[in-house]
Amino acid sequence: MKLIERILEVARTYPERVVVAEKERDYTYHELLIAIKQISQELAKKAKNERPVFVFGKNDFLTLATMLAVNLTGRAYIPVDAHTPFERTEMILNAAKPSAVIVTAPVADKFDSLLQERIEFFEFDAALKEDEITELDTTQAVSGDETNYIIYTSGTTGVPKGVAVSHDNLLSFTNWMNTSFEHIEGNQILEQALYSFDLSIFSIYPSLTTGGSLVTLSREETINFKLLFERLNRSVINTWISTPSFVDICLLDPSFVAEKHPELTQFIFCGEELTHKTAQKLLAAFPEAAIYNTYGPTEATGAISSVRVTDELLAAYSRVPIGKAKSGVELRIVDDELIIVGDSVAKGYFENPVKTAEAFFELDGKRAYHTGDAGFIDEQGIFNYNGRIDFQVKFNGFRIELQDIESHLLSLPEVEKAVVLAKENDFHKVVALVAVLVVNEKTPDRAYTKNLKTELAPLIMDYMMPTKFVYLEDFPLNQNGKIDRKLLAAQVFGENN
Ligand SMILES: Nc1ncnc2c1ncn2[C@@H]1O[C@H](COP(=O)(O)OP(=O)(O)OP(=O)(O)O)[C@@H](O)[C@H]1O
Repeated sequence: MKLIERILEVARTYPERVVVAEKERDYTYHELLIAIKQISQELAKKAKNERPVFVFGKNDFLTLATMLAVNLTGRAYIPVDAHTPFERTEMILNAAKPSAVIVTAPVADKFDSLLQERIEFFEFDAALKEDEITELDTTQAVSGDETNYIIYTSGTTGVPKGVAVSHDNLLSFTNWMNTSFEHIEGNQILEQALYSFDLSIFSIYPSLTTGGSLVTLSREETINFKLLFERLNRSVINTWISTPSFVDICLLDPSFVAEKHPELTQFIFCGEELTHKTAQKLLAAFPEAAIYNTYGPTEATGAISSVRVTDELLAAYSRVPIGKAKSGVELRIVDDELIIVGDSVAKGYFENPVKTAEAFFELDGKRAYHTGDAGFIDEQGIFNYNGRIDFQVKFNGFRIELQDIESHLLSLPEVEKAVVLAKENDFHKVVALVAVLVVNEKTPDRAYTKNLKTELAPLIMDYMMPTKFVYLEDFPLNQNGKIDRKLLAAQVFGENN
C-alpha cells in the first residue's frame, strides 16, 4: 500500500480527530481530506509537467496538505520555508525548475517577482461534500522508487544539495518509527522542525499513518521563549521530537518537568549530538520517560539508528552512543568512517550526478552512502559517533578532532555548552584552537580560565589544549534548531576570518 493511501485511509477512519493543532486553531483529518482534494485538483490543472513542485510556506496545516496533494498527483515536493533567505530560495528554485510553485503563506514583496508564476493557497473550502472526498484517486500517487520529496541540506559544509528521497525510503523509515518506539494510541506529537528540515518527517509520517495529532509550533513560538513556554504549558504532547539544542532551551523553564507534563512520556532526538549533559538534565526532569537518541543524515532518510538513553547507559558511556541500525540498514565502519548501506539510502542529489557519485555508491548490490562522520563499534555491538571527519584539523602537526575536545569540555561540571573552533591563517593553516563556551559563571576571568585548563588537562592530550577561551551567554541556532557553527565562528573571529 502506498503511504498516501494509508494516510487517506486513516483520515477516513478518524475524520473527527485533530490532525494538526496550530497555535490558533485545530484541523481535523476530515479537513485534511478536503484540502488535499482541492489542492491536488488545482495542481493537476496548472502544473506544467511532471517535475517536482516547489512548496513555499510555513509549518502549518495548509502546507502539510499541499505536500500530500503534490504526492497524490505523482510528483515530488520540495519544501521551502517562507522565511528562507532570498538567495537560497532563488538558488533552490533555479536548480529545481519545478512544474509548479505553490505558496501557502503571503509572499514578501522581495519574493514577488521571483515567485511570479505561483498558485496561492491561503484557505480551503471546508464545505466540500463527503462523497467528493471519498473519490480521491491514488492511481497516479508517488510509489516505489519515485521521488517523494527533495530536501535541500543546510549547507554547513558547502553549497546546498537537493537530497532526493524515494517513496520506499520514506516507507521504510515510517515503518521503523511505528514499530521501534513506544506505541501511544492517539499520539500527540511535537512538530518543531521546519518542513524543509528532514527532522520534520519524524513527526509527520508516523503521526499521519497512525491517526496521531501534530502539535505544530509557529516560528514566533520557536524564537520567543515566553510564547514557547506558554504554548508548551497549554498543550498536551505525548511524543517529543526535536534537536537536542531545542530541548536545551525548554529545560530552562522550571515547569518543563514530569510533574507538570505527566502525559509527555517519550523523547526522540536527532540532527546533532545529544550531549551527556543534556541527556542527564532531561532524565532528571522526566525520570520515567523513554528517551531515544537517533542518528542519521538527510541522505539516509531521517534516522537509521537508535538507542534508548537510560541512567545505566549514561553511566557506561562518556559520550552518548548512536545505537544500533534499523532493520533494512547495515552500518559499517570503513577507515573510521560510518557507511550506511541499505533501503534507507536516498536516490542521490537531485540532477547532480557529480555530487551523487562522490557520496553514494553500491556495496554488495545495495545502495550505500559515505556519511563523512567518524565512528566505531564497541564490544556490545553499539555504534558510537566520533564527530564529523571535516571537523578534524591539523594543529602543530597533530591530527585533532575538535568535537573530541568539546565532549571533554562538556564533561566539566561548570561547562554548559562547548564548541571548539580552529582559527586559520590566510594559507588555511590552523594557528589557534578556540574554545567557545557557555558556563555557569557570569563573569569568568583569567583565574576561571586557568582553573578550567587545570581541570581539562588530565582529560586530553596536551597538544589538544585550546589556545584561547571565549565565553558567550548563549550559542546561536540555525533555522533547523542546531548550533550554528558558521555564525558562531563569524561572531568569534569576525566576518572576514
Ligand atoms: N544523534 C546524533 N549524534 C551525533 N551527530 C548527529 C546525530 N544525528 C545527526 N548528527 C549529525 O548531523 C548530520 C546530518 O545532518 P543533516 O542531514 O541535517 O545535514 P547537515 O549536515 O546539518 O547539513 P549539511 O549537509 O548541509 O552540512 C550527521 O551526518 C551527523 O554529523
